[in-house]
Amino acid sequence: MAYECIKVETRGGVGLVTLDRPKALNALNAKLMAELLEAARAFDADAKIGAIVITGSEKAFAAGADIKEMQSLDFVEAYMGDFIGGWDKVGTVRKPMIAAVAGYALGGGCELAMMCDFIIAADTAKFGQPEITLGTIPGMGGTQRLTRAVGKAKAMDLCLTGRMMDADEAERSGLVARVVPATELIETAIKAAEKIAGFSQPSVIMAKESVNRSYELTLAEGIRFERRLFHSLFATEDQKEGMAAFAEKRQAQFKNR
Ligand SMILES: CC(C)(O)CC(=O)SCCNC(=O)CCNC(=O)[C@H](O)C(C)(C)COP(=O)(O)OP(=O)(O)OC[C@H]1O[C@@H](n2cnc3c(N)ncnc32)[C@H](O)[C@@H]1OP(=O)(O)O
Repeated sequence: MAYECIKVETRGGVGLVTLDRPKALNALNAKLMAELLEAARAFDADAKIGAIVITGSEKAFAAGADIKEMQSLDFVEAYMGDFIGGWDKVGTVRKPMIAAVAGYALGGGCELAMMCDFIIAADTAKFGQPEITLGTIPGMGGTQRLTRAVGKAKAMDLCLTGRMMDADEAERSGLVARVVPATELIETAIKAAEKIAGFSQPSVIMAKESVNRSYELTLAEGIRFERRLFHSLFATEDQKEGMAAFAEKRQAQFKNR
């Protein structure tokens, strides 16, 4: 499949998508987001792929939605055309997605990174929701996901002042899982994705689903949901294999069954 705004490759059991609009610092537009969704869905449907990494360039993961393309929209066009309405479907991919972020992850770029299951950041990464400086607000989940990730105080600070935070502050705040030197970013993200891809896919997907449910359910409902999934995994061959391998002191050979 030929793409214009992204590059797609596989590394073993890992699907790697690189955003590729360098002249616009990977600013997000309808074409790029449609391509990204198509590539992510193709990996999701590919039994050989166990995890997905989304990355950008050294200078920018993505500097937000394309301001030049949206600046002339009026309300009726934005509302009736459901502008950016489908962009958060990236968050519906079932296999784990890691955002490997170097440079700017601003506006929609930060929101895209937050749609992934976790973020590994280069020490050069800068995160922010600068929409307020453009006379608007985040529209791809920034006020919601950022608040859940870093808490109200820091989310308000970032959304109301439009300031950026660096990788260390992002890690301290809970937005980022790990910070690594920029030269090690892709290798680290691929390694983490390979590790995930080596586990049993049903348990990986259930673990992701269960963590995500914690955003929507009460604690009691969430624990009940988790327990049902946990019980259901005893019906898989991979649970038998994983536990037998532990008892026999050998590496498990999962079949995703
Ligand atoms: C999704 C929603 C709903 O949440 C909305 C949004 O995402 S709104 C967008 C939020 N993002 C921003 O406001 C960031 C805008 N960009 C910048 O502030 C700066 O470009 C920078 C701080 C990221 C980098 O600055 P600098 O190193 O000085 O590079 P520039 O010369 O500014 O940029 C290079 C080149 O890229 C173009 N560019 C950058 N960001 C965008 C963008 N979001 N949309 C469109 N184009 C963008 C920039 O215009 C330059 O291009 P040329 O003018 O040289 O052709």
